[in-house]
Amino acid sequence: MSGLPSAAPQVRLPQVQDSSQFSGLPEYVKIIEVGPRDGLQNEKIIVPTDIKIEFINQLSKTGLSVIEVTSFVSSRWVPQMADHTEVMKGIQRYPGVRYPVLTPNLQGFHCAVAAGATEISVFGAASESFSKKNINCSIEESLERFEEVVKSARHMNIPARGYVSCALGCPYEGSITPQKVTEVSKRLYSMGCYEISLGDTIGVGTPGSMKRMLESVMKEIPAGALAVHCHDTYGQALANILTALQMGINAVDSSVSGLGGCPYAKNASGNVATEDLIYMLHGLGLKTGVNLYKVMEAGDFICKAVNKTTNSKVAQASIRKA
Ligand SMILES: CC(C)(COP(=O)([O-])OP(=O)([O-])OC[C@H]1O[C@@H](n2cnc3c(N)ncnc32)[C@H](O)[C@@H]1OP(=O)([O-])[O-])[C@@H](O)C(=O)NCCC(=O)NCCSC(=O)C[C@@](C)(O)CC(=O)[O-]
Repeated sequence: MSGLPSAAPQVRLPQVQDSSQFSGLPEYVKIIEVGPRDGLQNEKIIVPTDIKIEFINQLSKTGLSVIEVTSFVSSRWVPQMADHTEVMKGIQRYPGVRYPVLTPNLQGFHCAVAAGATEISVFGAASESFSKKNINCSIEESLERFEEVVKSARHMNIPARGYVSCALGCPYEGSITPQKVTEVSKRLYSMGCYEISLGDTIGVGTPGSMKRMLESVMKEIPAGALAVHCHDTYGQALANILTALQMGINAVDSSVSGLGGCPYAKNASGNVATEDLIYMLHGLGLKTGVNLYKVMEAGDFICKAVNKTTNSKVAQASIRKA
């Protein structure tokens, strides 16, 4: 791919509009950058550890406050994450930035802590079939495992986040009811997860299904403890995120350059690109604390390293303009 323009002024910044025309929008949106984990986990060619570390170090300088670093899963299941310990130990930690990692069970949790993790996420699903394919156990078994992990984390003052995959559809079962999403979310919240990230794992949701699902979940969990995680397979991610923001959610997962996918959700494309999310949020006059140009630089770095063209429309437009 051709590179980014070499100087920041060449990037077109969004024209800021008065966001008061949209009801309910938060003033500040927390962006949870999942590129180093979700973005890379599906890459077939193993990305060298030093590239991953440099990528995370670059992201740390963008103003992002949360960067999901890696996952402590089985390397037989997800070979790309086999260097989790080296990555965790190798990154430079910046003040004010949190570096969560995925831990599916106690074994992963203990390895993560030994590697220096200070925040973890457990990851469940609202689909029985997806749970079995992804973590080799039923939803109930997974919740029992997560209970142990979250309990151990709480004893060590380690904050735990909870994911619920397939919140708007499953690659194996098709539609998933908002009630099921609510039930799993409530269990994770009750066991002590401080935030529940609702994943449209295969990017099939629309603003209507997002609204219906959130209305159900928000009867049990306050908006301030929810995040959305939208893959962009059908091009609906930004519309779905805007819907969630209007309903009071102020935490959004995204991946630089729109990289990513889940090894157990075939044909699902990457997350919403962080660059495109920032462009929309800043255009609405919402604060993120993140520098768009620096994120684009980190995106350019990782795309070159994995020999991919960026999926970010904002980065593509800026490259064409240069
Ligand atoms: C969960 C397991 C480990 C169960 O895997 P399992 O095979 O059922 O585990 P087991 O307990 O039967 O143990 C079998 C072997 O795995 C080892 N093992 C056991 N646990 C671990 C561990 N933590 N780390 C490393 N090794 C582990 C264990 O030591 C043993 O090794 P052996 O004795 O045969 O040599 C497996 O299914 C797994 O690793 N799955 C990977 C799932 C994954 O990473 N999926 C992608 C992330 S989820 C996602 O992308 C969705 C999300 C979060 O982004 C949101 C969205 O978009 O919806």
